[in-house]
Amino acid sequence: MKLVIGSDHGAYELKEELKTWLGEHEYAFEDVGTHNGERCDYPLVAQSVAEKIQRGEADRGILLCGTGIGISIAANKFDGIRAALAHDHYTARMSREHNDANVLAMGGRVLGPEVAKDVLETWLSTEFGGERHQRRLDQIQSFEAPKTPQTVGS
Ligand SMILES: O=C(CO)[C@H](O)[C@H](O)[C@H](O)COP(=O)(O)O
Repeated sequence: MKLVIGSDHGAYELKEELKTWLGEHEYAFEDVGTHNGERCDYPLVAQSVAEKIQRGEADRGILLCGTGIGISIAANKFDGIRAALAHDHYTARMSREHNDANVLAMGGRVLGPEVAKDVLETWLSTEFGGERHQRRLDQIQSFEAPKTPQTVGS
């Protein structure tokens, strides 16, 4: 599984801690920034991660900001992105089992690093439950703008 991770300044330190954890557990990941603690804009970080997933350059994403709220709202504007804000073991597990979340959002000003690592480990290791949950995801996907079919020469 190829991961992409990004944060704003509000979770820069947490991102660095989670990168260390990912490396220790042999996950392949790409860091799209931010690369220091200076103030920056979380919507643009969400865009970088979401577009990498849309292009198939990553399977799943991890997005971090101060609360995890703004960056998850932004990521969910991109078709095919199911970003879940998780605070604990249960929400992390449910976001995979019921929602097949392909982006995990967390708040660097909300969670300590050990809880965040537990959330991440749970989210990475929990499978989607399928069945009735797939029907609900199909309903969510139906809210996305219809794609214009591409034809030769168009
Ligand atoms: O969720 C957020 C925004 O909705 C995040 O907490 C941001 O990290 C936060 O807004 C950044 O705020 P700052 O005052 O510019 O540090």
